[in-house]
Amino acid sequence: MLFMVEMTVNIPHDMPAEVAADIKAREKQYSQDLQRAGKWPHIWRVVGQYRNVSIFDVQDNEELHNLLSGLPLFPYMDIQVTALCRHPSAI
Ligand SMILES: O=C(O)CC1=CCC(=O)O1
Repeated sequence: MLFMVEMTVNIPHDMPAEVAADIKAREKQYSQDLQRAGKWPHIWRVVGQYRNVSIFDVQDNEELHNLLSGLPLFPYMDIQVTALCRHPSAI
């Protein structure tokens, strides 16, 4: 199942820089592991915002929920999920 996931990151301004850097490094590793596994085939930065648009390819809603809730930045994100299916005009 394909999902479009929009993640907006809101790191608290009073978070120490080294704590934020550690979370971001773990987020990058987590994301790249899922990209290599084919679960997260697209991640795009939304220009001018601390926000991404991603495509996830997972078995079901539960797998997506588990992957998203495991993101190191999850406590600092607003996440919107949109289920996708193939467009009839797609070639
Ligand atoms: O920077 C972001 O958009 C948040 C994020 C998700 C995966 C990653 O590496 O960073």
